[in-house]
Formats: sequence, structure tokens, C-alpha cells
Amino acid sequence: MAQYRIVSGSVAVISIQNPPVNALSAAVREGLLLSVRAAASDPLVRSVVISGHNGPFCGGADIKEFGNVSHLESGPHLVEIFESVEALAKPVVAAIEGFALGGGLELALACHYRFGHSEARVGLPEVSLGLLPGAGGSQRLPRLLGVRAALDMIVTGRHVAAGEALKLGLLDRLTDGNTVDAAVRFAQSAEGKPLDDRRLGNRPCPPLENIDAFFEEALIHARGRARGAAAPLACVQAVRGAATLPFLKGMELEKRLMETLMTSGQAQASRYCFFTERGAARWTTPTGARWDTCRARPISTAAVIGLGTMGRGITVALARAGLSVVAVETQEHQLDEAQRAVSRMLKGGGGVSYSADLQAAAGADLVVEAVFEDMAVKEEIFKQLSSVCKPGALLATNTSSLDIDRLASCTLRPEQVLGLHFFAPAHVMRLLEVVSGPRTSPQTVAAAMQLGRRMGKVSVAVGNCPGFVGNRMLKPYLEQAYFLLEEGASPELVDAALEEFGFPMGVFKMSDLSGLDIGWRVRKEEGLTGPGVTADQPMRTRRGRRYSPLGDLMCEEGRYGQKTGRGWYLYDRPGARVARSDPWLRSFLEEYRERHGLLARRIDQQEVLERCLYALINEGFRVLEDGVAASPQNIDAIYVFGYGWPKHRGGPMFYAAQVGLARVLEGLEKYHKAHPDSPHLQPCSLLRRLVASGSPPIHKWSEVVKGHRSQL
Ligand SMILES: CCCCCCC[C@H](O)CC(=O)SCCNC(=O)CCNC(=O)[C@H](O)C(C)(C)COP(=O)([O-])OP(=O)([O-])OC[C@H]1O[C@@H](n2cnc3c(N)ncnc32)[C@H](O)[C@@H]1OP(=O)([O-])[O-]
Ligand SMILES: NC(=O)c1ccc[n+]([C@@H]2O[C@H](COP(=O)([O-])OP(=O)(O)OC[C@H]3O[C@@H](n4cnc5c(N)ncnc54)[C@H](O)[C@@H]3O)[C@@H](O)[C@H]2O)c1
Repeated sequence: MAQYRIVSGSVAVISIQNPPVNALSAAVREGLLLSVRAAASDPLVRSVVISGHNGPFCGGADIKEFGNVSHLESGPHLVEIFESVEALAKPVVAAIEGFALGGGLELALACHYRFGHSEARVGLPEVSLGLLPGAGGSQRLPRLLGVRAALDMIVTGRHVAAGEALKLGLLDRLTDGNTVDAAVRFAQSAEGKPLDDRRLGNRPCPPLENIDAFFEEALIHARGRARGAAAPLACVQAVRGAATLPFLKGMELEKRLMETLMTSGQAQASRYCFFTERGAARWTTPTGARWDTCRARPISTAAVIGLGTMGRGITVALARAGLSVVAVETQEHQLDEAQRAVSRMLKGGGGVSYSADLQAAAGADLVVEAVFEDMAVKEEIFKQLSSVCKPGALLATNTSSLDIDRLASCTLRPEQVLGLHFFAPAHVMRLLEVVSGPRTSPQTVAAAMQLGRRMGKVSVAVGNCPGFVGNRMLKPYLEQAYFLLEEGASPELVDAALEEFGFPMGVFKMSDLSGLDIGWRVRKEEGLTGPGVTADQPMRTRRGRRYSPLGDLMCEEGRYGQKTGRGWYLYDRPGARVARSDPWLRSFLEEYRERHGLLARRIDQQEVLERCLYALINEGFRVLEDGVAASPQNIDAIYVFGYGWPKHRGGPMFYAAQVGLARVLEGLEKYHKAHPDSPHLQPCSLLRRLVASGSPPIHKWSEVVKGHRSQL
């Protein structure tokens, strides 16, 4: 809907009304066009202000309509409405409060002037939905800002703060006061003045030198940002159109590109990610606890125990969310170093105090333990915390895989113990797994989920099992990658296949970055390698299953990855980031295969993808079957926001649905037959049941999962 009223005798104020974000639904488009026509035909109206009702200007096109062509086509089209706004013979001023995003900013660009509140932000984020600004934005923005600045905004989709938008010339004026009132006053002052040069559709794009070279470079850059994603490339093409074609021809190009993107699987996957991100906030547990019936106790003070890699990032994330934090570390040099690092990241003190004594956690509403991954050390800390902390305080661990319930047992408040699994670097990565054990109370989950939101995280409630959801699924993926090396692949081949699929980094580069020694330590604790393994045990079998000792052998050679300058790749020096192929590794693998009687065979990229991804997906089905994740959407949110799964492929479970469940099942059957000693390739029963029930769409999987015991 759009409200229409006349103020100050001559100004028509059109206000978009569609809470919560004033999206441009069919009803809004209808109302907007009628209002614009009313303003055009009313002789008393001499100027127009367009604003958003109750705060935000406009969050863009209604994304919920995108999956449904009949919805999209009902009501007037945005391009047509924006043309009538631009063509109006009376000055039109956009009064932007909150945000003007996507179609919202495109509307503002069709206006003759743009007024912004100093706290507002603007942007064209369509690219992250697998689209481009398809209602004139790709053509009008370059005409206003020039190609360089416009292309940056359109290809990154970033939100631009009002101050920067003013500098760029995207906003004409800012106000700290009432934006609509200021816009109305300005509109009156502009009444009767010529508008021709205010219409962006009439303006040529500011000239650019070496246009061909510029756009070639831009394409390479866009390709590198999100491999295999079509939208960034289409954005570059559309902006090139703005730079080289007359406005109407550019609009035709924009339309053609948009139509192709809109119906693509990539846009469908990106849209799915948009909703899974938000859907994760509506958590449920099998015991019936729900996000909307559970009150969370507010958390305003926190303590972080252990200031290594993770503890520092967690401290920063909590402080940035406005909590006052006490950071505790027993090693003096670590404490000093952490204090400097945290202050640097926070650009000052930021409400953090430091201590070497656990007693400092006594007053905190929440404690996050981030000490070494060692059960005995953690148990001791939880025992102490149980007596030190005030009665209502929540006790969280950042463990990557240890049993939350065992830690809860060390305390007198098991219902207040949970896992807060942050990802490195904790102040940057969006994902937070909120892990509840069998005794964690719903109020504890609610408080953690609310805190996650305050930190700007995508928080996903998961159950307690080794590795929780993300790391549990990663294990079979890594395992298949090792097996492929044994069978003849190289790290370069495996990584290239995964990077072409869209991961920012292949599995071996990733492992070099995070350090091979981490997994080695875990395998030692699990008794898979190290002194506990007797010499008579076959090297490539553990507990009746195929096992690859390659990672262990690498660590024994001191090859921990980037930190030692050598891992699966070679680096110029310890800590360097550019990975180079290492001839040593090739001979190491050849010798290894020879020693174990393994014949190297030719492995293609398809096999790499199927073996690694299907094994991971198969574990995802097991996670659903066990009730450790509440939905496939939650699993996908974890992979997209925590593990670099490409957004334009939706997440592993969405990808499985897109490939076809029957095809995934067939692939797993084939590979399991070839490798019967690898149980992760054995299709799980939920996948079989889903295929047997005709492969229902992903939002209906829960009906097949239902009835199965859950551990959440
Ligand atoms: C060939 C065809 C041509 C078509 C032409 C199209 C042209 C155009 O270029 C395309 C677009 O504009 S593409 C669009 C470009 N625009 C964007 O990409 C902006 C996307 N939106 C955002 O980035 C954030 O929502 C805001 C920053 C706006 C607010 O953040 P916040 O305050 O943290 O709030 P929150 O929690 O995030 O959302 C609250 C609720 O609103 C819901 N919802 C939100 N936007 C929606 C929308 N556009 N629509 C519908 N719903 C939308 C959201 O799902 C949630 O619902 P729930 O049921 O409660 O879960
Ligand atoms: N590094 C990662 O990528 C990552 C990711 C997610 C979760 N985790 C988990 O986070 C936890 C911490 O990992 P990290 O990589 O930051 O380890 P780290 O070795 O970098 O840091 C651990 C810190 O804890 C301190 N410490 C040990 N005992 C202590 C005690 N009793 N009181 C106070 N401080 C103590 C140590 O001095 C050290 O500074 C582990 O459980 C790990 O599994 C790590």
C-alpha cells in the first residue's frame, strides 16, 4: 500500500506502507503508481516527497514474490513506475530514513533529489540474491556516480552509510532531524525549477578512459570474488551497458540479463540462503521449546576464559555487541599479548578488563570458556566456574567437538551449560553454533540465540554429538579427500575441483591455513594415531575401517601448513599465504603409494566433487535423522555462513535436492560398492526413505524425518 496526503498546501507526501521493511509488493506497486498519477494530475500539488511509513524507506522488491512468476507479474512493473516518477513535471524528493536497498534505492534514483537521515544506509544488494539491480539501478547509478563507484556498489552489494553516500553524490543532503519534514521544506523550495538535468535517465554516463581494459579487469575481479556465480558477471555487463549505450538500450540489456538470472538455479539458491539465514532465528527443540514462547534472560556482562586464537576474537565480538567483558588468561605473556591484540581490534579499551584469576568471572551473566581442546582441563574449569559464578550465570564452552553434557555434569547447574561454537576468526565469521545438551534449558538456548543476534551472528541451535553439525559433516569430506590422494589425485587437483565448484579455498589449502596439527592432536586423543597405536596394527585400517595416515605422516615431518611454511603446499616462509606446488609432496605421495601397493589412477574433477560432497551430504542426512539439526535449512545455514559453501549453491542439503536425491543416492551406492571399507559412503536410511517417497521438495523433508527419535 501507499499512503497519500497533501502537506503545506502544495506537497504530496507518498508514504510506502508494508511493514516490516516496506518491500515493493504488488499492492505497494499498485498504490505507488496510483499516488504518482494523483500527484501528477492534481493542479494544487507542485512537488512530491516519497518516504517510507514508520521508519525504513524501502527494503526493495518483495523477495517472497520471486519464486512465483504470477505474483511478480501482477500489479504494475517497477520499471514502469520509476519511469513515471522520473518523468513527473514536479520535483520529487526521496526522504530516506533507515535504509533504501535494491528496488528501494532504484526508486530513490528515479526521484529528482535524495534526502537522507544521517543514520540511513543505501545499497544495491541484488547480487547477493543472485540478481542485478533490475529496475533501472544498473543504468541510473553509473550515470550519477560514474562507472567506478557504481560498479563497486553493484558488484559487492555493500550497504553504504549516509555519510559516504553524501560524499559519493548519491545523497544530496543529510539531516539529523525529521527527514520527511526536511524533504518537504526542500521540495517546496524546488517547486517550479527546471528538472531536466535532475533526471538520471537523461544524463550520459561520465566518460571513462580505456573502457575495454577497465571492464576486462572488472570481469576478472568479479569472477574471482565468487567463483561460478553468474550474477556478479551480469552486473559488470549491465554497467558496461550504462557506460556505452543510450539509456533505453541499456534498460533493454538490463531487462534481458535480469530475466536470465531471475529464472536461474543460482538465484533460487541465493534466495533460499536469504530465508535460511532468517529462519535459523526461529529455533525449536524436539521437547517443544520454541523461539517465540521462551523468554531469554538478558546478558550484559561476560567473562572469557583462555585468550588464545579463539578467546581473543570472542572477547572482541562480545565487546562490540555492547557487553562489558572480563578476559581471563593464566599465562602472563598470553595475557599481555591478548590485551594488545584485543585493544588493536577494538581500537581502544572497549569495556574489556583483564585478569589472571578465574575469580574475576564471579559477576558475569555469561562465561565463555576457550582454553585448549582438552577434556580434563575443561572439566576442571567447569568445576571451578560452578562454584565461582553467580547462580543465574550461563556457562558456555567453545569446544569444537567435546561432549557438552560431560562438562555440564561437572557443575551444579547442568541446565545452564551449553556450547557456543564460534568459528575462527570469531569476531569476523558470521556463524555461531548454539549447542544444547540433553539437560540444557530452553531459557539458556533462548538467551544464547538472542546474544548471537546482538553480535550480528547467524546463530543455529544444534544438538550435542561429536563435532556437532558442521565439524561432524566435515570429517567424511576430509576423509574422502585423503583417500583420493592415496588413489592418485594431487592436492592441486582436489582443490581446483572444489574451488571451481565455488568454495573460496579447496580442502588442502584450507587445512594448511588452519593447521594440520589440530586434526593430528584430535586423532591422537581418539587413539587413531600416536603412541597408543601398536606396531602390529595395519597402517591403513582403524577399527575395521579404511584409514589414511597421510595427515599424521605430514605432521611427523613437521609440515603443519602455513605456520611452518610447508604443508600440502609450499610457502615462501612460515606464515606466508601464497600456496605453491611442492615437488617434495609429489615424491612423498608416490613413495607412499608404492609402499602400500596402491596403483595411482586417473581421477577427474567429477569424482572429486561426488566423493567429497556426497560423503558430506550423506552425513547431513544422518544429522537430520539423529535430530542434531532441526531442519535441512539449518544445516545449509551452517555450511554457507561457517564453511564457505557457495551461496549461489544454497548449502549442501539444497544442493542435494537440486542435483536430485536419486542421483546422490546412486552416486553413493556406486562409490560404496567400490570402497566398501569406507562407511561414510554407505547411503544413510533417511536418504533412501526420501528417495522411496518420491524425493519431496526440501521444505517437506521434515515429514519423512518425523517419527524418528531425536537427540536435540
Ligand atoms: C524480471 C523481474 C524484475 C523485477 C525487478 C526487481 C528489481 C530489484 O532490483 C530487485 C530487488 O530489489 S531484490 C531486493 C533487494 N533488497 C534486499 O536484498 C534487502 C533484503 N533485506 C535486508 O537486507 C534486511 O532485511 C534489511 C536490512 C532490510 C532489514 O534487516 P533487519 O532489520 O535485520 O530485518 P530482517 O530480519 O532481515 O527482515 C525482517 C523481515 O523482513 C523480511 N524481508 C526483508 N527484506 C525483504 C524483502 N526485500 N522482501 C520481502 N521480505 C523481506 C525478512 O524475510 C524478515 O521476515 P521474517 O518473516 O520476519 O523472517
Ligand atoms: N582455533 C580454531 O580454529 C577453533 C575454532 C573453533 C573452536 N575452537 C576451540 O576453541 C578452544 C580454544 O582454541 P584456541 O585455538 O583458541 O586455542 P589456543 O591454544 O590458541 O588458546 C588457548 C588458551 O587458553 C589458555 N588457558 C589454558 N588453560 C587455561 C586456564 N585454566 N585458564 C585460563 N586460560 C587458560 C592458554 O594459555 C591459551 O592462551 C578449543 O576448545 C578449540 O577446540 C578452536
